[in-house]
Amino acid sequence: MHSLDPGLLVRHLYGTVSDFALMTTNLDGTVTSWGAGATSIFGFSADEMIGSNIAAVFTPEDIAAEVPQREREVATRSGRAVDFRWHTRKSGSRFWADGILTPIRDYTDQVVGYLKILRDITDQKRADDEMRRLATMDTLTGLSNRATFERHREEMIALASRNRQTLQLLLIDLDRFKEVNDTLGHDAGDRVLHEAAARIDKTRRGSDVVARLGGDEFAMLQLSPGADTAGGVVAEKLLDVLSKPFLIAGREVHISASIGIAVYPSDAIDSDELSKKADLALYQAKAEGRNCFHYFTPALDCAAHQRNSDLAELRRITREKSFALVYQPIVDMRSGSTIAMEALLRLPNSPLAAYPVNEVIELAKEKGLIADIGKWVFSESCRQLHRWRSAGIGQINIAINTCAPELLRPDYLSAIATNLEQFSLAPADIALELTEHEAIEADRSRSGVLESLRSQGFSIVLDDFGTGYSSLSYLRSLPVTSLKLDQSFLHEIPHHPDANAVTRAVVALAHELRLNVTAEGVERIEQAKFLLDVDCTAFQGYLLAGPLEADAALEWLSQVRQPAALLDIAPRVDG
Ligand SMILES: Nc1nc2c(ncn2[C@@H]2O[C@H](COP(=O)(O)OP(=O)(O)OP(=O)(O)O)[C@@H](O)[C@H]2O)c(=O)[nH]1
Repeated sequence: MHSLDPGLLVRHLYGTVSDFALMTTNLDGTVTSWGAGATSIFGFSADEMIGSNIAAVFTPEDIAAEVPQREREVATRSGRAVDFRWHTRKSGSRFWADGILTPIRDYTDQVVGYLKILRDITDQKRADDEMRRLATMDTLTGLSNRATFERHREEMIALASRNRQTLQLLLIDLDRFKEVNDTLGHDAGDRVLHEAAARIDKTRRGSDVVARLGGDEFAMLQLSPGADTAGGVVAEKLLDVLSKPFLIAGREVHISASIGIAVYPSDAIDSDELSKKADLALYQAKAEGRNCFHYFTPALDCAAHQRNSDLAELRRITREKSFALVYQPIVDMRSGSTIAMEALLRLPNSPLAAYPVNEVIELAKEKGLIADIGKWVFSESCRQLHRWRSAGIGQINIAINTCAPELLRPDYLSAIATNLEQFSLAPADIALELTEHEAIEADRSRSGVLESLRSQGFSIVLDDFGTGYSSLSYLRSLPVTSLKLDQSFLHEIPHHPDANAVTRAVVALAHELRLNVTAEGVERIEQAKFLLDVDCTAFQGYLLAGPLEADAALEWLSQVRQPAALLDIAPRVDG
């Protein structure tokens, strides 16, 4: 076998290999050889480089930091030095090099020079950088993402601790952002998030960190040498910039935000704990009506414990089905007959009974328990209607409250069909009440559940009409049969001309759209007279009867009433 002539090999490496730059220098960095690959990568010819210092291909910053010398020192000491940095070409442009410098030793083991081999990996470096950037960034808004925020939070706590500073964490959550998605679509929602992020980012000072934690929640970390209350100043500013209208596809969109603030070290000294405290403060800001900020206070910790025990109780009563229903009559004032009984949830024998039932229902929605509760309510309402029917009450329907998470349960339609069959009822016996908001959510899911219910013959009632968007286009497109005017409509009639005009217009509109209208919360004779005057003839409210226990409801249903007598007597029957 012939051995390869080393001279031939060196000539090949220097003369032919073009993807790798090969060069040698002496001890002070003067170039002693320069291969064809080096010429092709750096743009300098061998004539230009041999005898010059290798520093010519380093960046001015690296030359100032004496990188070329240090590289040689490391190579001498350790046998190799990695060259993984920007270099400059003859043209002045830069490329990212991946190379290695090794010492050349003579026969006495003395270092007499260096061999450098490197290649241009700029494209790969850019791709890696972009991947790293994307991994730390929220792609919709360009802000830092949650992982990056958590890293910064740790680092800034350490910094605050070293420098005896405070660190404010502001959690910023847009208010009712779901409605933006529901009414304008997800793309418009994305644009609002993008613009909101830009506004929040503009509010920050140089050293602050702003991140999108997910959904419509943002965070700002702010180091401050001063008082714990510095977060309030920036919170005011944030509320102000976010309350300015957003122009999305030619439409003005109005949003607001709620902000929770926790401060290191007074509220928490641990990084996760700081976020938990800010979260409690945010929850409180939402509870206080939104569009405001709240500092963490120790009292919020107690409130959080209370919420946890409330939730455990709610889970218990949901599991054990320890609910009850009461029934409030809806009366046709022209005939005096009761059109339907609305089933209303009660929580007897539970500490949760101390809260308004709507608050418990909200908690159940938030924690995903509402569909199970709704299932029980539907079945129990059907059972009760069956009992009334069996007791000889003929023409009476039952109104049952429902919501989107329940309607969207995969087994919803089959479960209610089973209930109807079990209690010998027909869809026409049941009115399903849901708020406009819930109806829109169910509609947007494209499940077709509302249409299916409607086509089977269920009545579908938009509850609390007047408190949501009260959007005319939805009123036209949703498959509803009735509206229930919210009680807030009635508060000011008949003494306030504007309230009168709006009520009159809504009733007329409902009639035009062939929808039935019920007024709920009718409490005073003059309200009743006004409503009759504008042709709203179905009433529910304390003027007639409050919610009744099943037996009292049966007694109510067994009596025959004359319309005039209903108004004259105006009995108050509390359940
Ligand atoms: N357009 C859009 N919507 C999102 C995105 N991420 C989450 N959402 C929606 O943002 C909404 C966030 O809702 P929440 O914060 O729970 O509730 P909210 O409606 O803002 O009400 P409050 O926070 O209680 O005032 C949900 O409806 C999500 O589906 C996103 O990237 N783009």
